[in-house]
Amino acid sequence: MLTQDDMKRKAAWTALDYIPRHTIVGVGTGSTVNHFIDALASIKEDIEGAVSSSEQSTERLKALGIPVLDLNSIDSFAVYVDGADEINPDRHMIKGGGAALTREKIVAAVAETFICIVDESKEVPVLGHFPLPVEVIPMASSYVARELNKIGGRAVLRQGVVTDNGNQILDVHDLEIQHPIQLEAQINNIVGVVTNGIFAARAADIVLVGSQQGTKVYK
Ligand SMILES: O=C(CO)[C@H](O)[C@H](O)COP(=O)(O)O
Repeated sequence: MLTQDDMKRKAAWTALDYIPRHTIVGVGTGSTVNHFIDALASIKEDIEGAVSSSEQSTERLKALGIPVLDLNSIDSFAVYVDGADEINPDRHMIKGGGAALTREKIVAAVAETFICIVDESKEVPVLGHFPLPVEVIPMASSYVARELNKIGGRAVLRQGVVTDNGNQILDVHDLEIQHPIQLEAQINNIVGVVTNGIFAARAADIVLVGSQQGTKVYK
């Protein structure tokens, strides 16, 4: 019987098969990605370096001897690898459980291919059971919370968390996200929102799911 962490590790190591050699690799954030960074270190001589989505991942990449490059110095790169809190059959995701959603969305936007690595507990038919993270400018947090409540959610400020960008996170409970692309745009349109954790306009291209039966691949 594999643990959840074993399944995360399986998905993460499978992602190595999708990394073109002699290129820059985009790296997400979280416990699944930490396994991927460990895997990436095993081929570090064969890649040019990484673009990182958080201070946490930057620290781990550097500790393992993988150079971290400035995204502004790069026009595009082949592959971005990241985890998710939920993923649906359309490969839309909720992300941001680790509060890194904004930088994750930026790095994903520059990548040609988004590879999502998850364990099987993250697969859901409809997004929204996991509270939706929304990064907000601190002075707007009460206003944004009221606006989120108007669209049917219950926004709760994540206590004691400041993002890498100096902002706050509202976690929105009780949403059943039937139309992720529309809701992503609607929430991003609220003044004071930096971005929200629905990744649907830019869905994953490849999903690697670590399961009891091995790693499942969806394209
Ligand atoms: O979006 C994220 C961080 O902002 C992570 O990808 C997400 O929270 C999944 O984390 P884990 O791999 O630890 O389950």
